[in-house]
Amino acid sequence: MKRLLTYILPWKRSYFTGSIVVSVSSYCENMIMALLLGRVLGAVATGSFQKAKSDIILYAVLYLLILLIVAIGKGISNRDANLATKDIRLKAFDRMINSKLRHIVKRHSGDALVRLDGDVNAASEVFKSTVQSALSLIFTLAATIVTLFAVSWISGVVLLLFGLVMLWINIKFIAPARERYAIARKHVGITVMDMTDLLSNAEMLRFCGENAILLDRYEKDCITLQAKKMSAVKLTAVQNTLGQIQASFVVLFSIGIGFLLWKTSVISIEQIPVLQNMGSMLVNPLSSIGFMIANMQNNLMGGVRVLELVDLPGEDLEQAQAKSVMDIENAISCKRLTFGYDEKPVLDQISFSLPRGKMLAVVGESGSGKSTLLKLLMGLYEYKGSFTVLGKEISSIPPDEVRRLTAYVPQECPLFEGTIFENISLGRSDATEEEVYQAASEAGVAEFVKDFHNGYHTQVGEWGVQLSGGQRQKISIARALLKDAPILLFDEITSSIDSISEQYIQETMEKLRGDKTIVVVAHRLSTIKKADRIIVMDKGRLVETGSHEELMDKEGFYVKLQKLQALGFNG
Ligand SMILES: Nc1ncnc2c1ncn2[C@@H]1O[C@H](COP(=O)(O)OP(=O)(O)OP(=O)(O)O)[C@@H](O)[C@H]1O
Repeated sequence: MKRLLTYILPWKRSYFTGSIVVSVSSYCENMIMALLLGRVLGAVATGSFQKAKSDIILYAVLYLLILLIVAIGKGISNRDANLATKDIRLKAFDRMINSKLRHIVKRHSGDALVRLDGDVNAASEVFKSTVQSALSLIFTLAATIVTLFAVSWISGVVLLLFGLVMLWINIKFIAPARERYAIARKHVGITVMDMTDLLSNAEMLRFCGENAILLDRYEKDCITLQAKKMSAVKLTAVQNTLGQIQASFVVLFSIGIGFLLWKTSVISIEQIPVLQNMGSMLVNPLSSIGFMIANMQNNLMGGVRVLELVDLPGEDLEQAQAKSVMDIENAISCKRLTFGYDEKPVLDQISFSLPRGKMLAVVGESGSGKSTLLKLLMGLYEYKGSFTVLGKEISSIPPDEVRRLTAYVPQECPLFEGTIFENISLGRSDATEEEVYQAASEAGVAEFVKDFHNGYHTQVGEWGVQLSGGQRQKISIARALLKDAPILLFDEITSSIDSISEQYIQETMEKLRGDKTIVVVAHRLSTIKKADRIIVMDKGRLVETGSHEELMDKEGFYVKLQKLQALGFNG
């Protein structure tokens, strides 16, 4: 609660003023009705109808004025609550984008969606309703107790005792309500996770004929979620019904006390409606405290889940200056590089170097750690040992800078919703049209774009689904070329490309070599024969290194891979 409230601090004055105005005005709204009823009763008892008429007009005007004040107060505090919610949402999203990758990849996108949407909205309710309800409760109880005792100490004591009994009954609901809401919230997360799996893999699921099974799983999720929500709702319904019985009972009870006190001349007849109203205003909040706390805990639980995102450790943008230049000859160099996503090592004591302007090919069986090596080169994960790029230790270079030094084309090339032009120029908003067309031409994009009716302004669709795998790959290559980074990282980029385009891209790489340092992960060994250096990986270890000819002479692992590929085994 304390952490969440720090988000409202920038607007604390207007927010708390608005909330206090709402609490006080709501109390006055109730009081006005009670006072009016008392005045009318008194006027009727004395036969003064003219007085009753003018009282009704006066109180109606006052009532409308107070309604207006409540609306203004609510408007102000809700505006501030929305601003605070926007800040939390942005902060949580910023963490998702800028936190250390190892914390992000572990999370399911569905879980992140629920936290960024439903949980943020629940946290928002803390500002919109919890704080206001608590302020209202405190003010109403204090003012009501004072008024009750002012009317008569007997009525004060009796109704206060009655209210405390109601409070005791309602407190019994807090723990089970909290538990049931927490379970329901957890199940919302599970349901959304399964839903995102279903939607993001829609095409693949149809190929596998698995959609019926997954739809069945989703249906079970929905049934469980419904049951869990119903369990919480049932408890709330019991609590609400009990509250309504209590509310009706307190009306009768306080009128009865009022009547007895009037009969014994302790109070006037005009004070009976005030007493009845005060009774309700004392007992009703006390009997709804249980529900209010359960609701508050439900909202706070959302807040806790959002703050878990907000607290994710970020990449150290303010790292110390990159360690001084140790090795200006080599573009890339690593010594005893060791890394694991968890305890299991994925890269084990790797050592190699690559001079500037040269091309390195990384080959090895599937899962041997090739892509992981590229990810470390982009500074995405922490590692042990030494890994330098252009002479600087990667772990000591600010993440933004290390990513400026490298341009990466991944195996899977999802694009962003937008046009082909926008997808190529992503990250280079300053690029001229000529530069974009030049990169597109070098990557082979121009050759297929000319067949599109809207050319470079063709929409690619969500994740680029309206393009073929090869077309997406070429657009990603164009984006990397446009970035004009000194080091280019290509992860199996020719996997979806036809042999003519592959030849074209090979020629582009040949032209870039010398000016750029290039690292290529390749399964098809025929594509890397011209690489200046080849490293061969096996189960996270570097087992061989050399040029194609040197490795062929060794008759080792590389030759074994070549033979397996000749027999038709790939990767
Ligand atoms: N985000 C991750 N979390 C945990 N383990 C991972 C993660 N990414 C990869 N791995 C594991 O690390 C190992 C190396 O994966 P990597 O993707 O680097 O292999 P690769 O040689 O590039 O494989 P391929 O040729 O199939 O692309 C594999 O065992 C893989 O299961």
